Amino acid sequence: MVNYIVVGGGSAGCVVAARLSENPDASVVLLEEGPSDWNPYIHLPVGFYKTSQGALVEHYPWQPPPGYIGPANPGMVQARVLGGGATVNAMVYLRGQPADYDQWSHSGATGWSYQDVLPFFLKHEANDRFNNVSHSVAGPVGVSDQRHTHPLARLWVQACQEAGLAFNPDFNSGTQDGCGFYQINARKGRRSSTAVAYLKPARARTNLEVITHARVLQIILSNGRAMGVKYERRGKVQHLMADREVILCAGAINSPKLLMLSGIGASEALAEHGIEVHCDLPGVGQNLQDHVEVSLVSELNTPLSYDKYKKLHHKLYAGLQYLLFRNGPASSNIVEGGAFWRTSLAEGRADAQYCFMAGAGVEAGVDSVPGGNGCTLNVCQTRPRSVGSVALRSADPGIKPLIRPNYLQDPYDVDCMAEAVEYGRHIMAQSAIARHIRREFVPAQALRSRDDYRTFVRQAAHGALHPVGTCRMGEDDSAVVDQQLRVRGIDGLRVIDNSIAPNLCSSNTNAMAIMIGEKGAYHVLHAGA
Ligand SMILES: Cc1cc2nc3c(=O)[nH]c(=O)nc-3n(C[C@H](O)[C@H](O)[C@H](O)COP(=O)(O)OP(=O)(O)OC[C@H]3O[C@@H](n4cnc5c(N)ncnc54)[C@H](O)[C@@H]3O)c2cc1C
Repeated sequence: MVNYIVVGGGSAGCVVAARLSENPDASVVLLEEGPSDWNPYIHLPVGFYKTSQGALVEHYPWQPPPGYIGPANPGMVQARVLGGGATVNAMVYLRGQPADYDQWSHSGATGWSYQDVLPFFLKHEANDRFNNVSHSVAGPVGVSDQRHTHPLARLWVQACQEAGLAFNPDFNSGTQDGCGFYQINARKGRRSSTAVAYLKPARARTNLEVITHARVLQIILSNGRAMGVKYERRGKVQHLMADREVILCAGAINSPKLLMLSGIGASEALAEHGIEVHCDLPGVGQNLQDHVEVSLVSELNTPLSYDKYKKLHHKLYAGLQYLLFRNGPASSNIVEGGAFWRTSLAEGRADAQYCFMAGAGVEAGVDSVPGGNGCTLNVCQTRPRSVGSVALRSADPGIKPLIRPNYLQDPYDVDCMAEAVEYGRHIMAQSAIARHIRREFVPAQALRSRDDYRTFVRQAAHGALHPVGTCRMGEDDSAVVDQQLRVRGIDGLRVIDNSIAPNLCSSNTNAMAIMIGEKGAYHVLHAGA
C-alpha cells in the first residue's frame, strides 16, 4: 500500500510524482508504460527527428469522417517513454494566449484564468533570457534561446517582416502576433524534459518509486472510491493499492480510455462492452480537440539546408562541434523560425501559427524533396472548432481506442486553414527567402482560387499531435473533473494531464501540460484549495 499512485510518467505525470514526493512522509509510485529515457538521441535536440518517429512513440490509427480525402491510413503518434511528449517532442516552448485560459475560466473552470495559471508557468520555468512578469529563472525546466539558428531560418523571419509581420522577441509575453525565433525546452544545449528536470533529481528520494514498462490496465474501484490499480509488467499482472489517491496522467488518449475500462463513462457505451458501470459520466472521451497542420515543402536551389547533414561527413562534423562546444546544428531542434498571424476570421487575436524548418522530410509523414535540399513551412490553425471523441473498441485493455478527431469537419476550420496556407505561401514568395527556392514541391498543384486552397487543405492536412480535452474540467453535467481535477462522482481519483483542458491553447501544448502538472499537484497537496 502506498499513499499516491501516479499513472503515466509524461509531461504532466513527472511533475506530479516529483512534487508529491517532496513531502518525505508521502509515499509515491509512478507507473509508466514505456521505457526509461536512456536513449542518447532523446537528449540531443536534433535527435527529435529520430525519437518522434521510433520505438518511443505509439501509433494510433484514427477513424476518418465521411467524405475524408486526406492521406491514406491516417494516424497520430503519442509518446510512450518516461517524460512522455516532453521526451520526444520538438521542444518548442509556447504557452498559447492569455485569452485561452480566460476562456477556460468562463466555461466553468473557475480558478484557471490566465492570472490564476501564470504562477504555475513561472514555477516551472528557468528562462535563459527573460526574467519579468511573464517569465522566471528559478524553475526546474530549462527554456532557452536556440544555440544554433540556421541562416535560412533567419532569412525566413526576414521574409515574414517583408510580408508585413512585426518582429516579436517573446511569443510568451502575452502578445503572440508577429514573427521571431522560438525558445525551446533545453538547458545548456540538452533537452529539458520533465523526466530530466523534475524526476531525475527526485529519484534519489526513498519515498518515490518509478516503475517503467508498467502498463496500467484498470483502476480498482470499490464503493465509489479508487483503491488502487491493476497493471501488467513483463507479462505479469499485479495489483497496487493507494490509501490517498490514484492520479491519472496518461494523456488525452489513454486517460479517458482507462476511466472507461474501469467503469467510468457513458453507461450505455460501457454496457455495450460488458463493463460494470461505477459512475455514469457521459463526458468521458468527448470534447477531443487537436490542431491540424499543413506542411508546405520547397526545393532549394543550393545545398543550403539541414538536409546536407544527412551525409556522413557533415554529420560527423556537426557531432564533433556539439561534443566540443554544445552548439552547432546538433544543438538545434530544427523548428527555429515562428510566426503568428490573424486570418480574417480571427476574432481579435492570432489564429494561425507558422513553424519554419530549414530542412525537408524532417517529420514523419512530411515529404523530402527529390533534389535532397529543401525547407518546410508548417501552417497550423490554432483554435479549430471541430471536436471529436475517444471511445472504447473493446473491454480488452490491449486494444487501441476508437479515435474520431473529426479534423476539418467544421467548415470554419477549412476556411481558416485555407487563408492561413495562402498567407504562408505569400511569406514564402518574399524575396528574402524566395531567391533560395527552386520550386514549390508541396503543393504540387497550382492554387489560384480560395476553393483550390480549401481542396488542398482537405487533401494535405494532418493532425498536429496535440490532443486535449477528453476529460474536460468544468461544473456542468458533461464535465469529467472539477476545478481541482477530481473525477466527479468518484473519491480518491484525479486526472492531471492535457485531457482536462476545456479547450486547446493557441499554440503547441507541452508548456500547458507542465502547468497543469504543477497546478494539479498543488491541488493534491492543498486538498480543498
Ligand atoms: C512527436 C511530438 C512532437 C511534439 N512537439 C511539441 C513541441 O515542439 N512543443 C510542444 O509544446 N508540444 C509538442 N508536442 C505536444 C506535447 O508534447 C504534448 O501535448 C504533451 O507532452 C502532453 O502531455 P501529457 O502529460 O498530457 O501526456 P504525455 O506526455 O503523452 O504523457 C502520457 C504518458 O502516459 C503513459 N501512459 C499511457 N497509458 C498508460 C498506461 N495505461 N499505463 C502507464 N502509462 C501510460 C505514456 O507512455 C506517456 O508517457 C508534441 C507531441 C508529439 C507526440
